[in-house]
Amino acid sequence: MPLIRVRQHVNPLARKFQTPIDPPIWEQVFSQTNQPLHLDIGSGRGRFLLQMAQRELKWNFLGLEIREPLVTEANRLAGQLDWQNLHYLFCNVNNSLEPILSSLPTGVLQRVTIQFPDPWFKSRHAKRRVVQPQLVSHLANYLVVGGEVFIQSDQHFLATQMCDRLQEHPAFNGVWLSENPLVPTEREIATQNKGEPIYRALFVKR
Ligand SMILES: C[S@@+](CC[C@H](N)C(=O)[O-])C[C@H]1O[C@@H](n2cnc3c(N)ncnc32)[C@H](O)[C@@H]1O
Repeated sequence: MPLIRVRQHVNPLARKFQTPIDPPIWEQVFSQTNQPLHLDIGSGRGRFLLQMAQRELKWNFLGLEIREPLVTEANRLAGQLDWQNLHYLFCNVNNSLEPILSSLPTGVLQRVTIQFPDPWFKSRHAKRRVVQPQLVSHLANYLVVGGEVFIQSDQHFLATQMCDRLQEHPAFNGVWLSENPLVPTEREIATQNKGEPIYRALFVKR
């Protein structure tokens, strides 16, 4: 199937991305709204969650992605599945995460993945990076005790910065991992094929 072409990067601070979304009616999205929820932040084309959703039918999977054409296409593919445990939302995580999490049934958020987020190399663009203290604080507020945050990057400085943001929050305790305990993402496969290193860590909510 041909991949749709979209802009590589969008600036999450652009004016058009500043309005938080209205969360959906979850009963119209998932058939079992009280199942544990896995949230994938920056879900890209969504193939990672597509595989996860087929493996773990007793979980719900929600991808958040700022590039709308990718979300439309990912939801089209998810709609072809029989089980209704997978959905993607077009949003800017940096302003829509809290309204989304606060609208979910209490206690469902059990796993979060943030994989290969855009690095925004220049320090004057650091505010465009997705893992900011406020995002960590929202995750700490809504994850269940024992809930997990798995992060990966091909950029050592970014992986370290994400770990620092999580570790400095009293709710999180993390360890570096050498292997991915889940399934590989598209970016991960591309990085592995180039023989480049990947930095991974797992944080657990206390
Ligand atoms: C490099 S891609 C990685 C995609 C996927 N996680 C993977 O590993 O293959 C990073 C994704 O995060 C999305 N993204 C960046 N900033 C975002 C934001 N503020 N809100 C939602 N998505 C964002 C980008 O559009 C992009 O699709």
